[in-house]
Amino acid sequence: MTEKALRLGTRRSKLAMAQSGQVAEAVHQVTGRPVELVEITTYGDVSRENLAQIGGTGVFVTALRDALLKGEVDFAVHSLKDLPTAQPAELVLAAVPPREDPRDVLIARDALKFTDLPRGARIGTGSPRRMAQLNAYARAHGLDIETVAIRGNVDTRIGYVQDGELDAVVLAAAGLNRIGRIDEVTDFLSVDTVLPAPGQGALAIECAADNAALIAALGELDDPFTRVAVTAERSLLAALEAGCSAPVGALADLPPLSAPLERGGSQADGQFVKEMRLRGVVGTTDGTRMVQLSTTGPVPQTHDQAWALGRELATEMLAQGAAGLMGERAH
Ligand SMILES: NCc1[nH]cc(CCC(=O)O)c1CC(=O)O
Repeated sequence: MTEKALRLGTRRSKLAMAQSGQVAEAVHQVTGRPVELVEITTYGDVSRENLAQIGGTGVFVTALRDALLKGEVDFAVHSLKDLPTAQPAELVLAAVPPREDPRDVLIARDALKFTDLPRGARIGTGSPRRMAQLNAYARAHGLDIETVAIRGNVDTRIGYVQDGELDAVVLAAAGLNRIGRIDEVTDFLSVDTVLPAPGQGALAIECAADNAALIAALGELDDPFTRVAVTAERSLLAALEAGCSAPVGALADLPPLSAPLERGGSQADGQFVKEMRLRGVVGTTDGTRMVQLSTTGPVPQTHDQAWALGRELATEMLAQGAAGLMGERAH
């Protein structure tokens, strides 16, 4: 007897296919059911227009969500950082699997590290968040770099370095890991230098809110710590009223080991973690102005607690003028 396959809606890009394939295998493991990939082409995949003009990376998500709502597919996998902070009532994030490396990385010519780039080096990124923090670090440390706006898929971006057009590009470690190109990284950027995008490195598995059996099955893949962490990060983004192309970084993780251990708190293995640190940054893309704050407290136990944590930090950031730094559009 053959069991009916679960249909996984996915974009056709190499990154989307890689992460959907990995989730398909994991879902097959926990459900015992075959999983079939259903390719969905989005406007964002075919258009050469500036992503900001067609509504940011949310366009990729919309087509997948439409397919879910129409019942054409049973579930979808998103890069959490590309997911708008508003959750449609008919859909639910059934699982947020354990987060991979959240860091941004540099792929530079001649195996160069960020701080070894020569004067006038041109660094490509389409992200105002990366531009803001790279330029702020450069200003503070006497580096002379120029950030250059680029777009395109991961292979295209790396191509700019290979063909000599740029000295370096900045990408997410998680994406490179998933497509098998992590070996080309020349420098892993500390999150103290470049705070990642809210949700970076995490995936979201989404399905219809009324499919209780599927929600329960997919829930096996959920990692509660990752879920509260990304919830706090996305709450910060939402409370700043910023979109996925705004110059906003956020990361919730374990506090530095020494502090909580002295107070008898966290264990690094995640089993007895009691505290979480949430960091947020907003800056102008030229790196001249920044608001960067953090808060450390008990690990939120519910969605609402995680959401409240992000909102509290956003309120403090807004009090320090964060809103005035977000006026620029992605370009
Ligand atoms: N903006 C595109 C995007 N969306 C998700 C990833 C991969 C990393 C992740 O899952 O967080 C990437 C590529 C990148 O930023 O380098």
